[in-house]
Amino acid sequence: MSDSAQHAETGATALEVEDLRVSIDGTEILHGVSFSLAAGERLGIIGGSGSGKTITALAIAGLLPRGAVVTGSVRANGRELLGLPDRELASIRGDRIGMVFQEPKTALSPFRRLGAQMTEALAIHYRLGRAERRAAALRLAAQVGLKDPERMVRAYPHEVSGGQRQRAAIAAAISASPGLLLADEPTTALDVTVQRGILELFTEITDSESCSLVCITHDIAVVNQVAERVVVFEAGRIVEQGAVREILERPQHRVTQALIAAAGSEAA
Ligand SMILES: Nc1ncnc2c1ncn2[C@@H]1O[C@H](COP(=O)(O)OP(=O)(O)OP(=O)(O)O)[C@@H](O)[C@H]1O
Repeated sequence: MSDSAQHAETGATALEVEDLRVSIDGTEILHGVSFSLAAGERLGIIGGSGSGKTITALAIAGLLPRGAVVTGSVRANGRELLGLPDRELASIRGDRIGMVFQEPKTALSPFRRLGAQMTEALAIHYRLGRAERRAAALRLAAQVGLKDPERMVRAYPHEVSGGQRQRAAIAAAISASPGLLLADEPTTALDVTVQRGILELFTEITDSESCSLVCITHDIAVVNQVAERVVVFEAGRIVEQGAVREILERPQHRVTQALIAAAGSEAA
């Protein structure tokens, strides 16, 4: 039996990050970050540029650059992920953690049809035949709200819009029914109306697929739309965390206050 089969899990993932420290080339970048996420919860991670949001996501996913030194603990449903062998981590990533990034152009290969890319993880995991894979691609395309799924699964990334590419990238991320979806600035490259649709899709997916969500953003409006709880980063530390509504109403830290003020002035 393979490692992934032995550890086969379904349902939403609970995540506990404790005293996470990351150093790269001898410089400490994360200085002891702790937060947790209940199974099925939607968490926003917010902070300015360079505050350590992406490094945190990469540490959770086991994708830090070689040479990075990580200490602390990252537990998914109670299981320690830090220090797992690469092969085991890769299988957890393929299976239990779905990832969505800012620019789907870089996440998707320009040379392969969207349907093939949406079903990559699924096909590897379940050894799907051609017809099954096509059926899965059509189902996923419909699930992520891609209109005209028949056309979409046959299209190449450059033949569709930015919002449609992001929907295809989300389809790829959820294809193997992950327990945790990690999204890093998933709507930053999109205009506001398209952004709203994508954020609604994240909410739908976490509700219907029984999946937890960590959404990284610099935009408090995104947090407000998608998350139930938020952690605020500054210079590799968490400076504030709590329920989104409370933090929006009574931000304690100046960084949070500044992020809220920035969103207000953008909207004005
Ligand atoms: N591969 C790397 N090697 C060395 N330092 C890095 C590397 N990646 C990130 N850093 C540094 O780590 C710090 C945190 O970076 P990180 O990408 O996590 O920030 P961020 O909060 O996601 O910012 P942004 O919103 O701009 O993406 C920054 O000071 C950055 O320069």
